[in-house]
Amino acid sequence: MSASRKHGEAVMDLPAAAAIAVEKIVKRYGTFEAVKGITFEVKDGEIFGLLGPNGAGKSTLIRMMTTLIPVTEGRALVGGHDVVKEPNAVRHMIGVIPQALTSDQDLTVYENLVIYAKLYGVSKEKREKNIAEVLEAVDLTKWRDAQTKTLSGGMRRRLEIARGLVHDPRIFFLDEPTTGLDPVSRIAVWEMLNNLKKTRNLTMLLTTHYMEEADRLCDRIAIVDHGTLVALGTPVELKQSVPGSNVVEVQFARESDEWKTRLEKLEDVTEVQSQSAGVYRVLTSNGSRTTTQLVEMANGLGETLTSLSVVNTSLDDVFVHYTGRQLRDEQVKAVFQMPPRPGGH
Ligand SMILES: Nc1ncnc2c1ncn2[C@@H]1O[C@H](COP(=O)(O)OP(=O)(O)OP(=O)(O)O)[C@@H](O)[C@H]1O
Repeated sequence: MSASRKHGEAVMDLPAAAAIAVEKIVKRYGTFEAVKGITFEVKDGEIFGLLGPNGAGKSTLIRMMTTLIPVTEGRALVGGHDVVKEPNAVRHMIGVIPQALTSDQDLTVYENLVIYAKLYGVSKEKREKNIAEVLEAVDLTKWRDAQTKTLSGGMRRRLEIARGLVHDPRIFFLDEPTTGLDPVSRIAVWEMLNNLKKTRNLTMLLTTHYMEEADRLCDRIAIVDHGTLVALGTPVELKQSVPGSNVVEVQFARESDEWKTRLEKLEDVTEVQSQSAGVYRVLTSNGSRTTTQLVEMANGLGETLTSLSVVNTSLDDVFVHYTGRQLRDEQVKAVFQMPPRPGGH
């Protein structure tokens, strides 16, 4: 316990200057370890992404950092405050957007915001100004007096983001901010978050299982799998850390178990990932030579290639490299569901 810590007793040396500093943090549910001693820092003004599949431990990490669940072991400082010893100080510095939509559907957009502002003790004088600003920031000014139930999924997500900002937090936590949104709304949310970062000088930590989201939005990304941190860096650094700078995507007309082995034997090839029937991603240090050799191999065997293209290394390749598994957006089940309307069917 902190209260029993004697003066001068050794403490972990966490950098209080970082917006978020987490050291060897553990969460155990009974004997199951959902988070297994993760350490990382988020710099001031950064958008930091926790990327990983369902069940990796991303939400559990966010819940510990936002004081929602107890920390089993290790430490976390948010805005320089210890989440265990100073939970109230932490809560005043942060805005939290949980995975599930929680705005009240029977209230108007404005009413949802005003309730939250009061809950956070925003003074009467500041309230109207803050609400007007956040509505503008998420492009919902015109919808101020609309009933929340009339909003589209994307607009409702933007309302939740506005609500999380109404007390002017410094650090913003977003748990899968675009899960369940259509591609157009998703891109709109990305643009909005990027603008918010710039105009409000926010530090953001978000979780996602969308590769493209992490790539487009985040300054740095931590890849989490089975409760551990398997890689950390900027999107470019992570891609460069994977051996092979090009990827050749190839589809064979005929399916066969032998393709993977044959592809692995080609010169310059560092990794072969099987995608779907007859489709492979071949990581190579020489895209053009591998392409030529691949065509020669297919010709020599009298096999037809349905498609062939050279692309850059993606975060997908990074994920497969570090975890040995695929994290394809379409393979990840959407966890977001609109809550039922009161009295609805
Ligand atoms: N209250 C709980 N009791 C027991 N196990 C839990 C509890 N909450 C989460 N877990 C388990 O901890 C692991 C991590 O869950 P978590 O929700 O943090 O994953 P996630 O990466 O956020 O995935 P998702 O994208 O599905 O939210 C999972 O195996 C989950 O089943």
